[in-house]
Amino acid sequence: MKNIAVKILDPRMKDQLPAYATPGSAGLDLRACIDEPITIQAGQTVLIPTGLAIHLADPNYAAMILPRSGMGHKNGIVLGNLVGLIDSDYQGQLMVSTWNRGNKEFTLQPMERLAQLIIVPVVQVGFEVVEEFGDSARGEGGFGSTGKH
Ligand SMILES: O=c1ccn([C@H]2C[C@H](O)[C@@H](COP(=O)(O)OP(=O)(O)OP(=O)(O)O)O2)c(=O)[nH]1
Ligand SMILES: [Mg+2]
Repeated sequence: MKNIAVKILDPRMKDQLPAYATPGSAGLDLRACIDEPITIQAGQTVLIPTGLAIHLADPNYAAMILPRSGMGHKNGIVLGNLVGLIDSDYQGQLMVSTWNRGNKEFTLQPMERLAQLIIVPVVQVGFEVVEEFGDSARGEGGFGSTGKH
């Protein structure tokens, strides 16, 4: 397991750092570090602090904030940016853009598990400009181009 640097910005997070729920888990749950319940109206988006900052430091990694399936499916609580991408050099607080895409209000409780963080490998690339690509099986076909005769 790789260690990454974390700053605890909200003392309530001291005893509940994100942890993998099972040995096979990919996601680390992020909590809503708010002082009192916040009611999010249907269609509204609010920026919720997590009380944590991470510094991945290595450009071969990124973190992504994803919805929790239960929150999304049952309560309509997903992300205003759909996916949050955390750069390896970002040192600020992890923030969750919280969108109530449902049709009824939802009340978020302090320290409720709101979203999840995954750490992913990244390949940084440079561009080599060409006039032609080498042959490939797909060529320029896309958007439902396969399986047709
Ligand atoms: O859900 C998110 C998404 C981003 N960030 C932070 C970490 C990320 O490294 C930084 C910038 O994010 P991004 O590049 O997606 O936003 P931008 O709109 O392009 O802003 P910037 O000009 O700062 O890059 O904001 C979060 O805390 N939560
Ligand atoms: Mg950016």
